[in-house]
Amino acid sequence: MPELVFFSGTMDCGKSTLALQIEHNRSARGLVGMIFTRNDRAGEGKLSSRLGLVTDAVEVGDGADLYAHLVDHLSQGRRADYVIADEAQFLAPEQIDQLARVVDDLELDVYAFGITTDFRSKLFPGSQRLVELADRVEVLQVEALCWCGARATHNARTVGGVMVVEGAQVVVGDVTGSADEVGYEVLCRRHHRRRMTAATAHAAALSPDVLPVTSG
Ligand SMILES: Nc1ncnc2c1ncn2[C@@H]1O[C@H](COP(=O)(O)OP(=O)(O)O)[C@@H](O)[C@H]1O
Ligand SMILES: Cc1cn([C@H]2C[C@H](O)[C@@H](COP(=O)(O)O)O2)c(=O)[nH]c1=O
Repeated sequence: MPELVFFSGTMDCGKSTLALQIEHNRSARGLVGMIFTRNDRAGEGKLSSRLGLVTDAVEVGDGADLYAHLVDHLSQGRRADYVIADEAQFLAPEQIDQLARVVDDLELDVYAFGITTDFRSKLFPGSQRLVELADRVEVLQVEALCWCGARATHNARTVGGVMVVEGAQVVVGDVTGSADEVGYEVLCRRHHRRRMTAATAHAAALSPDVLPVTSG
C-alpha cells in the first residue's frame, strides 16, 4: 500500500540527506521521483544537504496544487513513481491534503521531510497537517545534540548567539550563522525553555558572579 510518511526532526538532524538517499536508491533501480521543495537554503528549485549533496527539485509556490501538478505530469506521458517533499513545514495545509490525495488516488508513495515546530516551539501549519494525515511519522535516527549533550528536540532562533522569541515564523537560515546574523541553534527542551544557547551558557560560566570564591 502506498504511504504518506512524515520524516521529522529538528534542524540539522539529516532530513535532507535522507531525502537524497531515498532518491538515490530509487533512481538507481530505474524509478523516477517527483521532488518538491520550498525555500531551501541553496536557492530556488534545489534540495540540498549539509553533507554537500544537492539535486534539482520543483519549487512549490504559494498557490501551487501538488495533486494537479502530478496529474498534469502523468497525463503528458511522463513518469513519476514516488514523491519527495523537502522543507515540508513550509507547505500550506491544503498542499499536504493534496499530497495525501496523491497517495490515495494516484497510488504513489509520498515521503515528506520537515521540522515540526518553529523557534517558539509552535507547530508549523504544514507540519501539523502532516501529523494529522500521515500514515507514519518517523523520527530521524541521527540525534542532533544540545550544547549540554542532551538530545536536541527544539529549534531556537538566535541573533548574535542570543535566543529571540519575536519575529516572523518563516526566516530561512542555518545553524552556522555568523555572530550578528539571524541564525538557529538546536536545544533540548530544558534549555529552550530557559533560553540558554551555547553562547549565553558560555557567557554565564565566565561571569564573575559564578566564579568560585577563593580565600586569601
Ligand atoms: N562535515 C560533516 N561531516 C559529517 N557529517 C556531517 C558534516 N556536516 C554535516 N553532517 C551531518 O549532516 C547532518 C545535517 O544534514 P542535513 O540533511 O543538512 O540536515 P537537515 O535537513 O535535517 O537540516 C548533521 O546532523 C550531521 O549528521
Ligand atoms: C526553527 C525555524 C526554522 N526556519 C527555517 C530555517 C531553515 O531555512 C529551515 C529549516 O531547514 P533545515 O533543513 O531543517 O535545517 O527552516 C524558519 O523559517 N522558522 C523557524 O522558526
